[in-house]
Amino acid sequence: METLVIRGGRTVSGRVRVSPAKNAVLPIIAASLLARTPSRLEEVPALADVRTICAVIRHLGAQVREQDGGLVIEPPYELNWEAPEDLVRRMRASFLVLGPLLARTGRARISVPGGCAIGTRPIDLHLKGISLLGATITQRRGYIEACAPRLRGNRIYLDFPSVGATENIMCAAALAAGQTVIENAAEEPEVVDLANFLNAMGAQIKGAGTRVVRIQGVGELYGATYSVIPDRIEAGTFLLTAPMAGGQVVVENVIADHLKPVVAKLKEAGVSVQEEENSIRVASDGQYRAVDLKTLPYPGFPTDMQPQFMALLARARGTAVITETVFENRFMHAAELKRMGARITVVGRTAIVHGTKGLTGTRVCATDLRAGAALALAALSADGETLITGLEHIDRGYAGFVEKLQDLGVDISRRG
Ligand SMILES: CC(=O)N[C@H]1[C@@H](OP(=O)(O)OP(=O)(O)OC[C@H]2O[C@@H](n3ccc(=O)[nH]c3=O)[C@H](O)[C@@H]2O)O[C@H](CO)[C@@H](O)[C@@H]1O
Ligand SMILES: C=C(OP(=O)(O)O)C(=O)O
Repeated sequence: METLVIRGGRTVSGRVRVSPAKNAVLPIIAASLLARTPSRLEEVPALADVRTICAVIRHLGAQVREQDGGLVIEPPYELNWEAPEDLVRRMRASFLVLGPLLARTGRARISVPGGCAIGTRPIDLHLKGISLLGATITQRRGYIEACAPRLRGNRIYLDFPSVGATENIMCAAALAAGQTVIENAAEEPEVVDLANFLNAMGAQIKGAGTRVVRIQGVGELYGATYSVIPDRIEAGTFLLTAPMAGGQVVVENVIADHLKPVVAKLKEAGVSVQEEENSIRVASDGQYRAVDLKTLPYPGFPTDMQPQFMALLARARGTAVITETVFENRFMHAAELKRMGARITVVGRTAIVHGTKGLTGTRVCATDLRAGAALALAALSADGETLITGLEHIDRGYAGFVEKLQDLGVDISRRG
């Protein structure tokens, strides 16, 4: 079994460059199917999830080739309209081909994406939006079948500002007849990046990044050349290395605006954080105080940073209360952190974290992507060696994780 081995106790120093955002590049690759002409993404992170979405669109008939660190995607004139179960179950973001497929071919058959460690993750809001655009939806033997000879714009109110539902609806509406208005839309930067890519393809989308997104459908979209935004969650993860291990780190290729809630919490904890041009400098002697936090849709504190902050708070001065409001089961990492000596009590959607200085290395398992990042961060400050399994989760979302940490001076290697 492949294992990440981290020997704690070293301080960190140096610079680390953040890769393009996983959660932006995945919907953008799916959206490239909306055109009949090729798109080019300037830089694409080397992630398992990117390989999976590429396998999905290849299955649908697209040609995908790597070029100078980026990707060229050539959608076929006629798309297949069926996305296979093995790929969709591997990664929830595969479901984002629903909107593009339906808009291009008038039909789609996609496996229901699996639930995962962090919650049941239903798709009702995706389906509600797509059916309001005129699609007939049936669910049979684990597959969603959608059919709409011509999509028509409509007003769609989302009960919750779901990132994926907003993205799927935006893609479907881009080629629908007339105007679509999504109310209570997700405001995440990755939604804005997708809208910018779609607009570069010829779409007419306004308001992305606010709660109301207006999409005026157009007759055709054309491939575009695009540069994806940097990954704010990867950036946030590396910002935490300095307080965890002690030291000074410059995280490069960041959009500081996207990291406001994370930076605000670090400052509140007493960590020194300075924004520079396209980078953020963080310095710490490893001493900081506990802060409470509550995850919320953007611009609130990101759920994808909650596990890493739990690791941070496990060794803070004082007691912190973490409230997870986005996913109903996103505290799996607490049990693993406790194996390292963390003092955490979970009650429903709340975790109470009593800071301790005495984290110790042991054998732990990454139950999901950010749980893996949290355990690696905890290992930086732990006494002795930490052995982390479940690396397939980390590989989904961190490009060059081991090499980047090694460059900061962390004693880390991958074995087995
Ligand atoms: C590939 C990608 O971009 N993944 C991100 C995306 O996931 P994803 O797009 O799946 O997250 P959503 O914003 O849709 O989910 C938020 C909440 O809404 C619920 N929900 C969602 C859809 C639906 O049809 N019905 C429903 O009830 C979910 O179960 C969850 O409790 O946003 C999440 C919230 O910021 C992030 O943690 C993920 O990293
Ligand atoms: C939950 C995440 O991703 P996904 O939605 O792809 O599972 C994440 O990036 O932390």
